[in-house]
Amino acid sequence: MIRFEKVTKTYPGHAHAALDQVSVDVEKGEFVFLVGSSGSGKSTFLRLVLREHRATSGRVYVAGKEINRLAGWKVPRLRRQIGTVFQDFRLLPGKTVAENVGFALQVIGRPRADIDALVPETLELVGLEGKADRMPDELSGGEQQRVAIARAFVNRPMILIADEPTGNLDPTSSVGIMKLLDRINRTGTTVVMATHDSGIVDQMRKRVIELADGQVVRDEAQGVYGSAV
Ligand SMILES: Nc1ncnc2c1ncn2[C@@H]1O[C@H](COP(=O)(O)OP(=O)(O)OP(=O)(O)O)[C@@H](O)[C@H]1O
Repeated sequence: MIRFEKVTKTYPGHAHAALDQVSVDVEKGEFVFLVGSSGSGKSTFLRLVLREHRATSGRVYVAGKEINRLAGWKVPRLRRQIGTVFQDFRLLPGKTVAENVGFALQVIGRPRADIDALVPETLELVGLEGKADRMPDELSGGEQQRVAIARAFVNRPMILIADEPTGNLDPTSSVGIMKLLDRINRTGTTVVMATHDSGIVDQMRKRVIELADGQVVRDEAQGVYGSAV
C-alpha cells in the first residue's frame, strides 16, 4: 500500500537530509506506529505519502503508483484516498459536527443523498451520535478528535495518516481515540500514526518503525516505544 525505496528528502537550504535512504513497505490493512525523537523525520515521511513534498531521490509508491512522478492534477485524487488526522484537530469552528464531517464529502462533489447517509453512520461509528448539531467549541478535546477522525474516514479512504493524534489529549481520551483507530484499521484501512505517546505504543503492540536522524533504525512487528536493547 505504501512503499518507500531508498527515499531521501533534503529540504532546500539544508545540508542534512530529513530522510536518508529510507526503505519501508507497509501492506494493505497494516497498523504502523512511526516513532523517533523530535526532528527524526516522521512528519516528513507522512508528507511524502501525501505528496505535500517530493522526495529528493528514491521512489515513493502509494497504492501501486509512484507518486513523485504523479502529474499535479492527479494529486487531489491521491489525497482523496488518504484520510488525515492531526494533533490540533483542525475543525472548522463555524460549522457544526455534522457539517464538518459532511464538508469533506461536499468538496469532493458527493451527492447530497450520500452525505445525508454517510455522515450519521460515521458519527455513530466514532461514538458521536446525538452530537451532530454541536459546535466544535462545545466539545471536549477527545470528542473534537473523534469529529476529525469521522471527517478523515467518512470517504472510506484506503489509508489513514495520523500525526500525533493523542498529543493534546489526556490519557483516558487517548485510549478512546486509539480504540477508534484500531476499529477503523479493522475495516481494512491502512493506518500510519506518528507518535511520541509511549504508553499507547506499548499498549497496542502493533508494528513499530523507529526513525533516528532520518534513518530507519528499528522495524518490529509487535513493537514497543523504546528499543528493547
Ligand atoms: N518544511 C521544512 N523545511 C525545512 N526543513 C524542514 C521542514 N520540515 C522539516 N524540516 C526539517 O527536517 C527534519 C525532520 O523533521 P520532521 O518534521 O520530519 O521530524 P519529526 O520527526 O516529525 O519531528 P516532530 O516529532 O518534532 O514532529 C528536521 O531537521 C526539520 O528541521
